[in-house]
Amino acid sequence: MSPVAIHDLAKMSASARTELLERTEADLADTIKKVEPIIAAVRERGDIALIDLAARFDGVVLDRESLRISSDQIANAEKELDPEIVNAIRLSVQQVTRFHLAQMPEMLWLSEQTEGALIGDRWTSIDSVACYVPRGKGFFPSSAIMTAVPAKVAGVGRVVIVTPPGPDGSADAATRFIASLIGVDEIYLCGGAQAVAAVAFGTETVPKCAKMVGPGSPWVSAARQLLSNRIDPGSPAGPSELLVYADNSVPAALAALELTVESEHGPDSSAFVVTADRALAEAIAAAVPELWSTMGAYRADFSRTVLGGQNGGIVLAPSIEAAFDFINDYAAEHLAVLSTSAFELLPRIRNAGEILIGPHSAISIANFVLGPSHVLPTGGRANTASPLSVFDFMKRSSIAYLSQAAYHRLAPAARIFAGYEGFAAHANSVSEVRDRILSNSSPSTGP
Ligand SMILES: NC(=O)c1ccc[n+]([C@@H]2O[C@H](COP(=O)([O-])OP(=O)(O)OC[C@H]3O[C@@H](n4cnc5c(N)ncnc54)[C@H](O)[C@@H]3O)[C@@H](O)[C@H]2O)c1
Ligand SMILES: N[C@H](CO)Cc1c[nH]c[nH+]1
Ligand SMILES: [Zn+2]
Repeated sequence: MSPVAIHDLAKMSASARTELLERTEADLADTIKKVEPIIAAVRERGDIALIDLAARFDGVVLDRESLRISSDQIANAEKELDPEIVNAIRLSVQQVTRFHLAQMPEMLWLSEQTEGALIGDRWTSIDSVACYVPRGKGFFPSSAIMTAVPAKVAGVGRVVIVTPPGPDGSADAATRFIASLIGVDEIYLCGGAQAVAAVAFGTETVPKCAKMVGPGSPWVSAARQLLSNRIDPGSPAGPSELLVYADNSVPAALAALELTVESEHGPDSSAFVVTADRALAEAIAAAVPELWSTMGAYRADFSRTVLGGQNGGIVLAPSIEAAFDFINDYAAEHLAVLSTSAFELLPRIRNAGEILIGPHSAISIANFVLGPSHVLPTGGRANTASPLSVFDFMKRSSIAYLSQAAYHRLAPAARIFAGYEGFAAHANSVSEVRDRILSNSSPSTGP
């Protein structure tokens, strides 16, 4: 038997199919219990708790001063890096900036939808945001780009990075270099639930922020859930997950290659190929073990766990329709469509954070350098949520200006509504009382 699981939908009960759609992050109840004391400690003891928790969970001795990365460590980070990663970072920052600049909405629009009434929207950026850059099972400088660049493009006044300290008691050099490149001068060394609590309450060193964005482990997700009344917790982005749709117009080896990509993050990730072709399913399963042998034991073990179990492998569908029903019910973070007719298949897809079409649209290019943020909704939330974008860092206000004539045309209906709902002050404000006040004052100005 192949060590890659083949889940045959035709032989599966409805409840087994539902279980296959479940993610590891679905139930955070236990983690929530464990993070409660962490949150309380940070709230009560601030920096001292962050220092204690860094020693306990990250094995690193920090002091108050080293909780914030020095400006020298940010400014000089490039010197610690090989030129090839420096160039890759520069390319990524350029692409991600360009994409998010193109995504920016018109900051103000007004239209005269009824004579004399100008109505529209105005966008303004949020004041402050904390970008969480994970560092547990690997480190993720790319996540610094994918969060802080759209924040900067959207015009957020204060963009800070929070990240667990590495074994050397610092943030990795690439994250520090990225900060210098995009103009972020605050990096704080705290991770997990304690980082969420730090930016939700503020400590002596870490500033309280209006919002937190970025991917993270269950510790981070649980704390965000618990503190959602203290800080806007942003869209949750938990363990990476991937669906690959494949048909026999592409080589099985290509589907196998892409399947392994997100399966290597950790045992809690999810990665499936969905296909309606049994021979292809078996060929893909057979091609994976050779790829494991190229990955190194640490990552290959994660991939084996994911692809051999309930959170990964091949989903064999009885028809193309059933394959896309599964894909839409799953609502994956990343979806790769490997088919020479990928564009024709696009209308069948409703739910996915990211849809990568055709054999050259590699998941890794999208993860690192393409332009859209790799921070995407996980846990099936792609059925209602969208990728992280400039819109996560801005909010809209409705704007309206009424001429005197437009006021008089609309006031009677407003007065009737107010009366029906029983709001006397609302009714007064659009009655002759207003006319009297205005007739005794100088005329208002306006466009
Ligand atoms: N969806 C996305 O856009 C996206 C992007 C990149 C990464 N990811 C995912 O983000 C996750 C990152 O997780 P990670 O673990 O690598 O890094 P992390 O930084 O989120 O978690 C590490 C931190 O967790 C805390 N921690 C560890 N053990 C603990 C314990 N026993 N009790 C309390 N706290 C503890 C520590 O503070 C540690 O610093 C992965 O699942 C990865 O797949 C998602
Ligand atoms: N796949 C992650 C988002 O789900 C992004 C990433 C960064 N590094 C490796 N992968
Ligand atoms: Zn990844």
